[in-house]
Amino acid sequence: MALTNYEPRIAVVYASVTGNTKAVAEILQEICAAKELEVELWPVNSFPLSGLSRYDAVFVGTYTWGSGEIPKEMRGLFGEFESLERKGIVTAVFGTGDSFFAEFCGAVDRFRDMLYVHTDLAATLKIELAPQNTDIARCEKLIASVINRLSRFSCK
Ligand SMILES: Cc1cc2nc3c(=O)[nH]c(=O)nc-3n(C[C@H](O)[C@H](O)[C@H](O)COP(=O)(O)O)c2cc1C
Repeated sequence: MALTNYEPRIAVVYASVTGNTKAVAEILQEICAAKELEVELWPVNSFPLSGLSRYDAVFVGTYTWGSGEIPKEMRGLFGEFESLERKGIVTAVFGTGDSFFAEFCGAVDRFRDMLYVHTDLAATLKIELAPQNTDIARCEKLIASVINRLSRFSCK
């Protein structure tokens, strides 16, 4: 991998009530582990918000609530990203939702718009409810996008 001698600090921070988004977060961690890339897995309620800027890359995982809304427990993380003073963190946002609702994965869209402004947003991923085998390749692509951004950063 192009990241030789460079050990980026990476976190997956997610919210999940019924387990779908957590399952995606775990898939991301497993894929990273297979690439010998260490990733911290954090339920958002345990994540130390004040340490956010110490990460090189953060995968944000969210389900969608209400009518396309961000879950309440994700608001603190949202605000912390908004208050970052430099655009240095590479991010990706993923989520699970139900296409029965008018705003499918609306929380992913809301994070995407904010992360695009306040971070180096690499990619987004929306998954219908529980992840299927076909979603694994999509998770791999999400990770590849982040690694690609980090590689460019490490070469500067
Ligand atoms: C009250 C309620 C409102 C929801 N609103 C939306 C919505 O607006 N858009 C969407 O895509 N999914 C919506 N969902 C579906 C959840 O986001 C979806 O089931 C998700 O996979 C749950 O993630 P979790 O298993 O990680 O908790 C809603 C679910 C509930 C119960």
